[in-house]
Amino acid sequence: MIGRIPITDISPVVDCGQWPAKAVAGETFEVSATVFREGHDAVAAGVVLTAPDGQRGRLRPMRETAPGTDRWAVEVCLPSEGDWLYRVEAWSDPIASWLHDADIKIPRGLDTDLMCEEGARLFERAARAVRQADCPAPDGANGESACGHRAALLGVAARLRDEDLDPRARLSIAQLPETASLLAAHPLRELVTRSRQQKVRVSRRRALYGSWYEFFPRSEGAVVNGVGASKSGNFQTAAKRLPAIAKMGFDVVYLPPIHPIGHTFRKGRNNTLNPEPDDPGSPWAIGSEDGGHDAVHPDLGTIDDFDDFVGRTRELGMEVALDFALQCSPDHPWVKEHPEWFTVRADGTIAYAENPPKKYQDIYPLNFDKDPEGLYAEIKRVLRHWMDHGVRIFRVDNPHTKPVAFWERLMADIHATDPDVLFLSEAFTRPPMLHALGKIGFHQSYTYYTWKNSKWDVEDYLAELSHATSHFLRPNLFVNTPDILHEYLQHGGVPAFKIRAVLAATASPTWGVYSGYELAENVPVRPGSEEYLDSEKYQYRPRDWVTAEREGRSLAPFITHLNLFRRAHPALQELRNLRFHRVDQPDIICFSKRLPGAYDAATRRHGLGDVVIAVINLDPHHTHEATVDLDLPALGLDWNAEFVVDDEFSGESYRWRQNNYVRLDPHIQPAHLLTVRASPR
Ligand SMILES: O=P(O)(O)O[C@H]1O[C@H](CO)[C@@H](O[C@H]2O[C@H](CO)[C@@H](O)[C@H](O)[C@H]2O)[C@H](O)[C@H]1O
Repeated sequence: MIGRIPITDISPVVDCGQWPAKAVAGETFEVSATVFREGHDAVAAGVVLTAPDGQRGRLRPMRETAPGTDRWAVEVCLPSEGDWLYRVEAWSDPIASWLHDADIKIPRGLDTDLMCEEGARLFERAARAVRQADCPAPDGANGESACGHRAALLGVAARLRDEDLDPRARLSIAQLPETASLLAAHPLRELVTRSRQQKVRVSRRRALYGSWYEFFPRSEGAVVNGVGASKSGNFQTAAKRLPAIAKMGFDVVYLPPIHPIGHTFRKGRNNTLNPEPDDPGSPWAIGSEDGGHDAVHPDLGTIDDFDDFVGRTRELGMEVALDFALQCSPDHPWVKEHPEWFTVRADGTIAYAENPPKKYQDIYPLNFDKDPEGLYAEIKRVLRHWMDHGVRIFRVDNPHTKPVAFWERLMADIHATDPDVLFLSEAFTRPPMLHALGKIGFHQSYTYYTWKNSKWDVEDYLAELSHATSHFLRPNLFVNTPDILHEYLQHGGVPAFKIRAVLAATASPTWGVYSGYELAENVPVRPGSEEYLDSEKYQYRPRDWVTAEREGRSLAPFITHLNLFRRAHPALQELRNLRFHRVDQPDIICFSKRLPGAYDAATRRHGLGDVVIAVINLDPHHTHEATVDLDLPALGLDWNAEFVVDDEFSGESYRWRQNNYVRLDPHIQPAHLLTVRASPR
């Protein structure tokens, strides 16, 4: 049944509360609801949070987002991990109703004394209802005493009754901003109505913020001497690359599968079906006589070598993310030991896996319905095996080709004991599946970002990711992957690589790079394809990072700059604060991110805080000029403000206002990355 004061359209809520909304510790997000009532009396609303330990917080007043919309909202920040609850409370607000009437009647001399007496009685009731628990100041610090607040409200009542004063003067004290603040903290509430509790799952910060680097350990230190003479790199040689990855400012090192690779139907170079004897095969073709999903490929070393690699990564301040690809080469031990886990056709064969139009001739898909309990137990065992070896992030390959209910159960089981373990969904499929996987528990998701390149596409899509779907889907914006070399990168040269990197790294709190991006590798296997020529998926690709950097051919310094800038600017570590600004040319895009400073009770405003403005020329070939029209209040500034911005790339400073001229040559500097100075020099 609807309550006495209707509360509808609460947000964030995922599918009517079937799954928790998402947040990370310390992240600020908005709780909102539609609140209204019959007739003309005023209503108000607030939010009550309950911590994972059951402790209920004080009522946080909501404000009407725009007069007459009936939409109420408040920003909240949940400080610790765990499952939090919130509910919206709405009530009839007799003082607001009285203020409305009094403001009309008293100036006209209508019912003056009666109105003042009624007001005084309401303020006396409000004073009686004051509780110490509701006294903290809005920023949570140095709350005043309940006695002080009571006295202030009684003072309003006394002034309303002071017949020596002009009636307008009696009323004016009730209209002061200070009185409004007091009432916001101690509302006089009638017909209080409470919504259902809604859940927010608060994860560790890495679920929201981080820079990912993907690389194939077998390529680092590999020797390639031609047919029959190649030699794999291993965890020891790959570990030598880790300091350079850390230096570039990455937080997560993602490894494609590290398990033994099958021989049957092994793929050769460039996805051919007739491999040479020394072709190492695709790492996703998991399983051979050397073991399956819980084994390490002997070429890479032993489990101890893996442990050392994980330890070294951690020493450098990064985490390992491991690929979790539930499929088997025909040589995987499960094929013999558990034939019931595969779908056998009428002729006794097992059909290979596909993700149309892609064909994976070297792997068998698992059938999750023939022995669901047996398969589930084994998969959970494998996952826990890697967790025991220090892996706390999994990049799940093709989750959309397995039952959603399977993932929901698995992640709930893992979450119950190890809530710090994070899962990234690699579901390049239609939106309903992509979204469902986010809702049921995946902490992060690959997105369609690589295919969004025009200004309108980028604006639409990034707005969707940072607002419409942000309470259930956290994007990880990879700029390339071993499967995706978009034609924008193929044809745009180094400027294209810079543009896509700066866009991903500043618009999204999590972004990722697949190695080779630093060298602007851009040759497709054939025109029209998004696959790399000589793809590392099928062969070793050792790279000479040092020479490239020495010769100025590497984007590593640029990427380092971006990642360190992200670390220095907390505004860039948030998702929901992305705001686009109008630009009068179709090739230049502008957006900002702001993390407001502390609340100042005197000015009743938040400090400017951390503000970053990105202006990017999306055309990698030509210089463009434009006027950027800033929504200054979104930056925490007044419409007529003049202020100084410092450009992270050029080191130059500019004096900006609402409208600003920009000119960006992609070959020199495709973007301005601007920070707003709190007080102009
Ligand atoms: O299907 P997606 O485009 O999401 O790609 C992911 O999964 C693929 C299958 O695991 C994987 O494909 C690679 O491994 C296959 C199995 O060895 C091989 O047949 C494919 O040719 C190879 O691309 C892909 O890399 C992964 O991102």
